[in-house]
Amino acid sequence: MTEDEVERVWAEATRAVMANPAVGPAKGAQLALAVPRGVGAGMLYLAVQNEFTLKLLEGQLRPSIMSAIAQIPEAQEIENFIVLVDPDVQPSIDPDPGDLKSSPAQHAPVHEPLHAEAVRPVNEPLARHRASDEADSRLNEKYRFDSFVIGQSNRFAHAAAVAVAEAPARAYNPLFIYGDSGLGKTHLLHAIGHYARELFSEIRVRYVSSEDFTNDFINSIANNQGAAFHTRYRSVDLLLVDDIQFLEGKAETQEAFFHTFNTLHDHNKQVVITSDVQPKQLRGFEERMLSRFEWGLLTDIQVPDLETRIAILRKKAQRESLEIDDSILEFIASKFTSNIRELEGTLIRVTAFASLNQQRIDMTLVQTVLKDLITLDEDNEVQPSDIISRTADYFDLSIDELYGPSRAQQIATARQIAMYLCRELTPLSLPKIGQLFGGRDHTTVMYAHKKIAQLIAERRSIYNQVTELTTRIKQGSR
Ligand SMILES: Nc1ncnc2c1ncn2[C@@H]1O[C@H](COP(=O)(O)OP(=O)(O)OP(=O)(O)O)[C@@H](O)[C@H]1O
Repeated sequence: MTEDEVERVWAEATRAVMANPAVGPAKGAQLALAVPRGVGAGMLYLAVQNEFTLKLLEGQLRPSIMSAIAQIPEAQEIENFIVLVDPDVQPSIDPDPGDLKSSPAQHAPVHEPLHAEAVRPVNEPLARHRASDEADSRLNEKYRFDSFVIGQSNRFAHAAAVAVAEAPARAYNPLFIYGDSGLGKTHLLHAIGHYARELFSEIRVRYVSSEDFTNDFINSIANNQGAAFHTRYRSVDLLLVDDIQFLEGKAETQEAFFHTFNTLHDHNKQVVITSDVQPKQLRGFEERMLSRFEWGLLTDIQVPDLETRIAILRKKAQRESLEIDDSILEFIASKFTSNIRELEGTLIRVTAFASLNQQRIDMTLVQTVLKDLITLDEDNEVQPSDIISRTADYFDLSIDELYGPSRAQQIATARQIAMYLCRELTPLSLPKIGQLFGGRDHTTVMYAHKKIAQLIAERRSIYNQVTELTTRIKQGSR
């Protein structure tokens, strides 16, 4: 829609809402303070001067506004609207409802064209509402730049991530980070979010795994809440999308993501995407989407060299106040070469074993622990189905019992151990593991992982069970 068309549509919608006796002159006057900024991907963008007007339009007046828009034939493409706060906005309509006889559009001043937003400094974000809502951003506290070790394998990705956080939508947009499982992509995504929030207190950030995006999209359709879904993802300044490869073959979710991406990109909002492969190698994606992924900057993360692995372990040991000799960290780092999650997991097991046995961590102890941990080469992946069948077998349960809803202590613990092992031994994401266990939520898997990691350090029986099971599973995979 052209700017003029958008203004005409908004003027007409405003008149219709103000003529509605249920709205009343006071609210009508507030509505008249909104200025249309443009339409993109089905979304009408309105700017208002303050939070109060924003809340009124997005809250009480939303149904009347939507139904007024729905009555306007030229407004067919508008599916929803977002209100942004811009203190400099010049209301185009005389707020006095008595003035309704003249068309608001007639005395509308010339507005900033939609693309003018592109030059707005990012530290003056347009949208200020809900900016401080930390939970909304879904960032993990642990993953920050200061806990990320820079090495040859990730130097470029790290630099690009910092650049994007310091100048969202001005450095590289989108930033596409790819690499094998467990090499730090998720860590970098969260770190970008945290750092950007530190630099720009008003910035709205949202982290989402592509599986959560898919589930959210499906639920929004099932519950008739498409508009809320669009608003949720299209009203952020920085969208961090993890593991995009999981959108493979999901045509409708891809379409929704495509529109989200376009809206954000068109409005100069930053998108960062991670994947296990580069765009060209993503299967089951439309070409138009793959080419967009390449618009900005592509960067990979590679397997870290020995020095970086040692530095990662050292940092982790410091953070957890573990007293471990450098020579031991070097030894562990030399045994686990390809996945940092596995490397960290080993350190946790070593410290758990030491604390359970009240021993100092020395080389003999480390060797005892490591002899139970068989490393597999690339061709011998652990299959989640093996983890499940072997865990069921080990605890003398049927597979159905392990999947099922029973909360009996023994079954629940066995299930949590199986979830823990899926997370530790396979590249599956939390939502994927949740799906595998009868459609459970990813937070259940997260809880299971955390709980078992804790129990390993506290209870010898759990430590032994997890270690024995790991050995059996890995032996089976060779
Ligand atoms: N350079 C690094 N410095 C410190 N910790 C790191 C580094 N790289 C990875 N890690 C740690 O390794 C673990 C796995 O990293 P992360 O989850 O980010 O990997 P990923 O590449 O996103 O894996 P996946 O594709 O399986 O989701 C995390 O605990 C993370 O903090």
